[in-house]
Amino acid sequence: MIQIAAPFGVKGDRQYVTPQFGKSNACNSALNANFAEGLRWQTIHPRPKCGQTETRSQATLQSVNDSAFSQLSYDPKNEDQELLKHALKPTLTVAVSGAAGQIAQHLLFMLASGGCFGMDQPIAFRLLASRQESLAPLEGMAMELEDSLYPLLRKVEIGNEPLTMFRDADWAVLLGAVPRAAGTERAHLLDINGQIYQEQGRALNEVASRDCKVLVVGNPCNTNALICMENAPRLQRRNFHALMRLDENRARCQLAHKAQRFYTAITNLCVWGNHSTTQVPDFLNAHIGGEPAMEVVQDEQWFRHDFTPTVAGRGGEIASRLERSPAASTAVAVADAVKSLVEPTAEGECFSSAVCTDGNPYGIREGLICSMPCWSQGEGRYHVCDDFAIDDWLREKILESEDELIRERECVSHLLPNAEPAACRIMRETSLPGES
Ligand SMILES: NC(=O)c1ccc[n+]([C@@H]2O[C@H](COP(=O)([O-])OP(=O)(O)OC[C@H]3O[C@@H](n4cnc5c(N)ncnc54)[C@H](O)[C@@H]3O)[C@@H](O)[C@H]2O)c1
Repeated sequence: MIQIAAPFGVKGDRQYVTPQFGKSNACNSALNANFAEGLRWQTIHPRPKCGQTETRSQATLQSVNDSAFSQLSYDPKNEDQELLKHALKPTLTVAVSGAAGQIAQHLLFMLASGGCFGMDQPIAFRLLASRQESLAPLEGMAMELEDSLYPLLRKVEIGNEPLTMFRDADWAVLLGAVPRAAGTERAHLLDINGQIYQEQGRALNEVASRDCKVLVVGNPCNTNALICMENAPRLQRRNFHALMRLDENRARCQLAHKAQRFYTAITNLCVWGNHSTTQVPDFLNAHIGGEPAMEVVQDEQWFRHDFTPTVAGRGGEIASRLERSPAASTAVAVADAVKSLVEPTAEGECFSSAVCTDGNPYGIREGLICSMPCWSQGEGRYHVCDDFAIDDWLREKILESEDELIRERECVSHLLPNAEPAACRIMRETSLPGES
């Protein structure tokens, strides 16, 4: 694990090496010499024998005191007074996997700015890469974060061992996934990425905070979140989410265009189901300027035939122009999803999140991760809205997406606890265009 220091360090409850203030031994002295030369981050051995030569690829495991080598004039001994002065909350540990990827390049800066967790919420990042990839890009990310001088960012640790990086995590934002190569079938992707989420679920189960909130973005995100949840029985099932906010944001945008209104006029818009082409943007319950959307936009043909493919195809439209996937708007959607959980939901509003269907009020099969309309009390405590009207059209569409989720669950049953042989009945390609 490699670590950089942020200006305001907070002591954790684990044993830290403290380059300037800590116990001195031969290894620490070597570290101190580097910090004295002005290095801001340092590669740390996994408990090396002193004198052993270190290589970057071996770097893992060890923490150092985050406050010890700040270049700014902050005295870490004043931490408690500083917390009191700004009425700051205790530092939140946020683990992010796939942190060297395209989405992370935007997301980390949004999370660090305070715009998602709140301006009174210091955070410490744990950035996780895959074991196959070099840690150099994560070092670069850490250095860019450091240069951004975010006052709420207290610490950045990087590494490629989930068991280390998820320790005591309060949030896990899981972007890490193997990209979908041209021609990869969804069933194959479910297996490849499912294995990643099986391992990461087990690691979260072992070391994360019991109340850890987990937001899965890596595709196929609903079933990855399901695998992760089922492999983490110590954590609360209701704390697992798969990202549907990008679909919701796109649906809001298209509805605003159609109605010739600003997007803030659109409320109560949920996208149900799976993050795939079977998703169901719900125009029945949506409002525009407080009125039912179908009364404001009197174009049933557009709602029933054009709305869903336009929303589901949006990523492909963008990607064909950018020649890469639309990572920035995805990062915004992840930030929006976090914020929607952290802050109380306004009266008359909802947000879409794919959550565990256990006990849901719409008769959707239990034991799936399916998008439904939610509202939050704040601090991650959310409820599924129970007052959405469902007509025959909407029910049929939700059933279609639910059926796909059931098939996906069957397809990854070998990755769930009490593993059973997988029986894959996925007949068609429903992955969204434009997503890696
Ligand atoms: N749910 C959504 O709305 C949505 C939208 C867009 C993209 N996505 C998905 O999000 C994922 C990330 O997208 P991206 O554009 O950042 O992709 P990317 O390929 O740029 O980045 C993914 C990163 O994850 C890393 N990774 C692979 N295995 C890992 C592991 N076991 N642990 C940690 N990291 C690992 C890869 O090395 C890579 O750096 C993709 O699966 C993509 O399809 C989801």
